[in-house]
Amino acid sequence: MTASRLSVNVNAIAMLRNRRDLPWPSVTGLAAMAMDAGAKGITVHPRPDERHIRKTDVFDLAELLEERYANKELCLEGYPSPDFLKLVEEARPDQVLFVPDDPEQTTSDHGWQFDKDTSLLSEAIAASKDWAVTVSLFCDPDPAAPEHAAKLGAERIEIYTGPYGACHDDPALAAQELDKVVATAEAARSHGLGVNAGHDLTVDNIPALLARAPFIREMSIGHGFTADALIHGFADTVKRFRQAMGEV
Ligand SMILES: CC(=O)[C@@H](O)[C@H](O)COP(=O)(O)O
Ligand SMILES: NCC(=O)COP(=O)(O)O
Repeated sequence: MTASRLSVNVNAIAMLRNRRDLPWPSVTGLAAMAMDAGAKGITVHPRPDERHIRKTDVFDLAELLEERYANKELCLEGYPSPDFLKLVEEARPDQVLFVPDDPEQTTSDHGWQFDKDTSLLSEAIAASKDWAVTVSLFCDPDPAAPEHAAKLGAERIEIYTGPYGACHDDPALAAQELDKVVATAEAARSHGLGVNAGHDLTVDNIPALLARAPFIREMSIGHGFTADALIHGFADTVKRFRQAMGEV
C-alpha cells in the first residue's frame, strides 16, 4: 500500500463531544478508526480556550499512538506560547506546526510574518528540535515566504490552502489560487523544506493540487473530512481522501 499523506484533524470531533459532559463521540476511538483505515496519523490544534481539543485529548492521543500506532504520526498545531511549548515538551508529538493565531481567532486564516516573528520562532524551533519534534511553520501561499522559514531552521512548511479551498465555486479564481500554492511549494522545495498543505482541502480540490505538486508529503484535513464522514463514515472517508490523493 502506498505511503499515506493523509493526517486526519479531529478538532471537529472534539467540538461535537464538548456539547455535552459525555465521552462520545470519542476522539481517540475515531482517531484509531482513521489510522486503521490507512491515515498516516492524526493532527490536533489545542487552542487556549479548549473550544474543541483539550490538553487531556493531546495526552490521550499521544498514549494511543505510543501504545498501538507506533508507525503513525501525531501532529500538534498551535501558537508557540510558553503554555503550548510546555505541552509539546510533555506530549512529544512527531511534528509541531507553529501557527500565528491569536486566542480569539475563529480559525487559522494566515501564515507567519517571518520578518516580524523571528525571535519568537527561533526560540520555539530550537526548543522543539531539542525534543526531537519535527518543526513545520504555517505559511501563506506566497513564494517569497519559504526562504525565511528555511533560514529560521524549520524542517517543513505547511502551506495555508484556505484561499484555494474557498474558491470551490469559482474555477477561474481557484486556478489563480492554485498557482500561488504551487509556486510556494516549489519555492519551499528549492530551499530544502518538506512541504505540507492544509486548510479547507477536500476530495474535489486535492487532485488538481497534487497533479501540480506531487511532492507534497502531508495534508492535514479536518473540516472537509468530517463533513464527508457524516455521510460516508470515518473509514470510508479515509479511503475517499486517499483515492483523491492517488494513494489507493
Ligand atoms: C492550521 C489549520 O489550518 C487548521 O488545522 C486549523 O488549525 C483548524 O483549526 P480549527 O479546527 O480550530 O478551525
Ligand atoms: N492544518 C490544517 C488542518 O489540520 C485541518 O484544516 P481543515 O481541514 O480543518 O481546514
